[in-house]
Amino acid sequence: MAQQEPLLSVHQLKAHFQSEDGLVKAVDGINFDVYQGETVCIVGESGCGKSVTAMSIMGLLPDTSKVEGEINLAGKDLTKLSKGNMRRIRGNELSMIFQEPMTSLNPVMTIGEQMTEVLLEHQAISKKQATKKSLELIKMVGIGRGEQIIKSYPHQLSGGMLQRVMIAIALACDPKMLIADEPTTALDVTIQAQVLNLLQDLKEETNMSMLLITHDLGVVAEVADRVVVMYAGKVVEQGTVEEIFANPKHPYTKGLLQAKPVLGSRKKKLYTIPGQVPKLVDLKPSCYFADRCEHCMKICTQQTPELKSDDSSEHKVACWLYENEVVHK
Ligand SMILES: Nc1ncnc2c1ncn2[C@@H]1O[C@H](COP(=O)(O)OP(=O)(O)OP(=O)(O)O)[C@@H](O)[C@H]1O
Repeated sequence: MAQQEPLLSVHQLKAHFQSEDGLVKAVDGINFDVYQGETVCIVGESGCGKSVTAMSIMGLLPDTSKVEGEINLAGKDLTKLSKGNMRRIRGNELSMIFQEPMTSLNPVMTIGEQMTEVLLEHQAISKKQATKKSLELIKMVGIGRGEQIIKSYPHQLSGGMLQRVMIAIALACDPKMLIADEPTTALDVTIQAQVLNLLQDLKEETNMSMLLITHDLGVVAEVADRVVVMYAGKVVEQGTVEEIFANPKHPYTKGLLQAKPVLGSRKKKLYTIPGQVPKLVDLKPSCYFADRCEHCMKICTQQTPELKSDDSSEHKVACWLYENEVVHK
């Protein structure tokens, strides 16, 4: 995979918000790539900047935000596009599904009306063709009685069905890249697995790429090709799913993996990483994980480590423990 050009390349992305407390650096200079046909998972605790990263890529952050850096999708820098061009890209090359399907659907329109509306906005097809395609899409996401579903209003369907409808809408225009922000968190556990399997199957059928945001490492282990670990607006580690699970380097990644429940450990108290994610305002140069890290050294409280690899591999970590020049104490 490494030889080809990435489909999505995020370079030095920053997304900052002005708040009453000061400048919130929700995303602060992150880099990662997603190749054709691959699933990249962004993981990290609540508030570390995962959703803001997704919304920056979609061009859906509020005007009060300041976005810098490059977001290249199939050779186009999305940060340079006009709102109109960005809307077109969102209907064709790039799609997103959200945690709460109900909030993304219009409660007073039927599923069919909403699907045909999306199709007619982005494709040069007739209303009849759009209705036919809606039905095909509903069947593709495995909701049996398509004819009945497209006549339904959102409140008449279960959470799992609604998320399938959202997936169908997201795939309506054959996107190259699908962003899914915690797509299964609001669903029952059994339905979660079905929706994830569906996403994986559709991804393989269409060879699209997927950027999946989750705090659930079980999900990551199931679906990811590569993993990006975020902490306090920065990427602290990234690598293949095998590297991250078998050889995690950053103490934060190790903590996340330790916090994951494993079968047979029911009697043991579940490990949690002590402390909290810092407020993303007025952070001084340092490793932002320093005050929660059992390996904290003096330099960790003084300088921010860069994301790098100690060999030529793509497994990268931002941690002073792996800097050769640091004298370990
Ligand atoms: N519109 C906004 N204005 C100001 N601050 C914001 C805005 N949107 C997000 N933030 C802040 O940016 C930080 C990152 O938020 P984000 O939603 O990306 O976190 P997350 O990792 O997705 O968390 P979660 O898993 O809870 O969704 C948070 O501190 C949040 O309060």
